[in-house]
Amino acid sequence: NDGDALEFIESLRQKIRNLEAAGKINRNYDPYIQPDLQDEETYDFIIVGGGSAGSALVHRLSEISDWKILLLEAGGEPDILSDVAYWSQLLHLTENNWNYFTEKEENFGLGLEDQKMYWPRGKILGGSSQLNFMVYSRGAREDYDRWENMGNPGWSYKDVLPFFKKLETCKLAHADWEFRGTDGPISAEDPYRSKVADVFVEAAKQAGYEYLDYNGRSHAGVSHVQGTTSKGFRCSGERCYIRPIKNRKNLTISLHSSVIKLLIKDKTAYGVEFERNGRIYKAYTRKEIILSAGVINSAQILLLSGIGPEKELSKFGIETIQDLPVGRKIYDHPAFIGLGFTTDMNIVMDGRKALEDEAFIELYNNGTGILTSIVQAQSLMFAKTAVAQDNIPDVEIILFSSHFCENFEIGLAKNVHISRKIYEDLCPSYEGMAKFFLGIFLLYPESYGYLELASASYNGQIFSWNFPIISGIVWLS
Ligand SMILES: Cc1cc2nc3c(=O)[nH]c(=O)nc-3n(C[C@H](O)[C@H](O)[C@H](O)COP(=O)(O)OP(=O)(O)OC[C@H]3O[C@@H](n4cnc5c(N)ncnc54)[C@H](O)[C@@H]3O)c2cc1C
Repeated sequence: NDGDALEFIESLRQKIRNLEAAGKINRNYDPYIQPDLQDEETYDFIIVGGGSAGSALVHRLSEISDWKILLLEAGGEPDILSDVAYWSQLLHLTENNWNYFTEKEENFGLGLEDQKMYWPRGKILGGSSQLNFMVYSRGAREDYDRWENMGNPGWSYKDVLPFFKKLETCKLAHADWEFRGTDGPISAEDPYRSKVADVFVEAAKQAGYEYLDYNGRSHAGVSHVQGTTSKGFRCSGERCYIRPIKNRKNLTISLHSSVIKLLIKDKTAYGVEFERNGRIYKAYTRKEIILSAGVINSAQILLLSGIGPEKELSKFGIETIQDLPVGRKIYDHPAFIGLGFTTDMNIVMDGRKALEDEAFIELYNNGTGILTSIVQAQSLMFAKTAVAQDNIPDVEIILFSSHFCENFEIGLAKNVHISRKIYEDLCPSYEGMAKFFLGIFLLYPESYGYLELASASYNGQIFSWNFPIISGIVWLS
């Protein structure tokens, strides 16, 4: 049950604490000291949400020492497990997750608990980069060029490439160096792999796919997975962008600070209202407010601020400032994870090793070993199906050295909310066997959904942030 999962997570945290107390590892972790906030302070930039986007903005904007920056993050500081790539996925099961679900629909999610699709989002400094799969993957060249052709100058691949290079330190054994960077804050590394990774690559090569750096000249081919890790640790936005600069004098990082709405006058946002430790504050800006609260919560904040479909806002008595289709079209990449294999060869990862003290000592002292594995993702290919358009790969196939038919409470099944019934019907005879699976991700889904407010708890009252405010994500098949 969930209690057992939390106990297991706590035992891993305790293991790290014990190893540190025994002097076997050194975490070098310096906690975030919370600032004494004044109400009605003015800043140059207010950044709402310290996830992937917010972390990069905090780092880069605070390089200008004359600019005073405020970061407001609803979650808290990193969990002791956040940095450990192999185990950090377990943060899904803790309070560091917003825990969203889509609405129940008739025709999909049939194998999921309550037929609802699960949308984990990080509620922690670093946001979803603290609980994602860490597959280091840029968008496709063709996508950026298409964006530019749709009337967005500055978004072609040629235009965005210098920024991809600037953000990264590429440490891969095999890289297309003309397209890679060497001294940025985020690093791309080869994570720990087992032999099945090479079996997959070899099979794809035999089927005619080129072995390449999928973040290089072209992504159409096969490759080993590139991990967003730094010296073997999860390279979250928090660890790689914020932690090294968190003591800059012009930067205020306020955690457990939930933005309620934007303050708007004459159609210009001049500040935000937020809640911290039960107290409501206002903060004002001289330059800009940057809404980087993630795909769901940024929409929520706009809606609560009166920016959204008038019909929806009026239902909740929210005055419309700008009638815009906020939340009306939301895409994600559906994945099929049902293609599993068992093997009697010694080629898959042995998860038991990830529990041993030696694995933690190797990670903290050398940055190597099984704990650098990024959720056991090992190899991948970008391929074209028979219906691919414009000759561009339309599926990504990732080989994972794991399977959902293992450890219901803490494993992949829980990560995607497979129903207990399906698990019990399908899995018992496979438990304990050596397994791997291919996840097939649709890159250009035609399906999309929308999200709507479920409540109008916006008017300065303190409301619970523990339950999803937005519940109406409806997927159209
Ligand atoms: C399970 C999973 C696996 C993934 N795997 C990969 C992968 O392998 N590779 C990859 O490239 N991408 C992956 N992604 C996607 C990637 O992690 C996200 O696209 C990215 O992190 C989104 O960044 P963001 O800044 O938009 O939002 P987030 O990183 O979610 O940041 C939003 C932040 O805003 C905060 N916030 C929200 N509301 C408020 C509020 N009202 N006030 C203050 N703060 C607020 C949140 O707590 C959070 O910290 C994955 C995502 C998930 C969920």
